[in-house]
Amino acid sequence: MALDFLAGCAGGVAGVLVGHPFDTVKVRLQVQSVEKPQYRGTLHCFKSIIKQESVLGLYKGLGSPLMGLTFINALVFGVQGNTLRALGHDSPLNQFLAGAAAGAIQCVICCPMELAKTRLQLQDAGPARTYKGSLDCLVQIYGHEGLRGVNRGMVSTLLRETPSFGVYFLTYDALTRALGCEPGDRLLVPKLLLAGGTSGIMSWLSTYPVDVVKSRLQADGLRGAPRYRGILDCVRQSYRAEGWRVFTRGLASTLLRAFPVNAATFATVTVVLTYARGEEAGPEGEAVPAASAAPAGPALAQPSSL
Ligand SMILES: NC(=[NH2+])NCCC[C@H](N)C(=O)O
Repeated sequence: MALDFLAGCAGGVAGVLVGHPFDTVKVRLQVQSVEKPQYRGTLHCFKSIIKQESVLGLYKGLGSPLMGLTFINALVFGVQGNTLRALGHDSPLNQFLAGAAAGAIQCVICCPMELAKTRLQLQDAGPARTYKGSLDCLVQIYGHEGLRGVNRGMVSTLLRETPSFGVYFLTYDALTRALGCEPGDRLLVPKLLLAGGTSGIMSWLSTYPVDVVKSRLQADGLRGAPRYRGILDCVRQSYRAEGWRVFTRGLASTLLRAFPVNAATFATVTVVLTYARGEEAGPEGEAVPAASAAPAGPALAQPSSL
């Protein structure tokens, strides 16, 4: 578990630094006004933020995911690995279930973290801004709305994360098996990057409409009176105002982000675990160098079971 934690931390930091700008663009597109849209699309949003707020504008709200994802990834890879071992054997169904369990549990951190991140990404810059930072945002929300306010969007976060993390780990397991990822393979890292990036894309595609609803619920009330009475009301109002396409808003930048972020995360976790463990216990328990150890087939496929 400890090694999973550390590898998860390293993977999380790598992923956030690579992907936060794409996430900022996603949130801006998801919640911008349909009557007076500020951005024409993904590229225009990127360019506008850089022009009006500099590159640092793309990293608004970085603190929250950087701190949060350190624990989230540790929790995800730790829970997934231990759940998979507790389930007894490695099968596609158990891969999905272990991933789903990890996705559900990490919502405890993910939901408040994304609430702060979303609000910071959307607030106006300058002295008029409402929040000084992620922690200040959560403290203010707690002061005004209590614990319920800090956990705003929890149900939609659970509906997004539980199945998507199941897909995340199932896809990674299937792809690393299909690509024949093994210690000592000279194409190991490119294969891990491909498997990790594809897993990220498949996981976001699996529940993306729920993410649009979650972003809208977490942003609700930031600029004026709250509009939504809950998930179904948000779905109903959004569909009525913009049709089904509203549930694909920001998808391009999400997928642009998902590949590099999760390629970096999974490859970092797998490489850290593979080489940090170094030796595989031999039949009598004596240590043998990892390079010569016969990997247990798909053993490498699972960062958690390395
Ligand atoms: N909502 C999801 N797709 N979750 C699975 C992928 C999560 C991953 N940490 C990312 O930020 O891309």
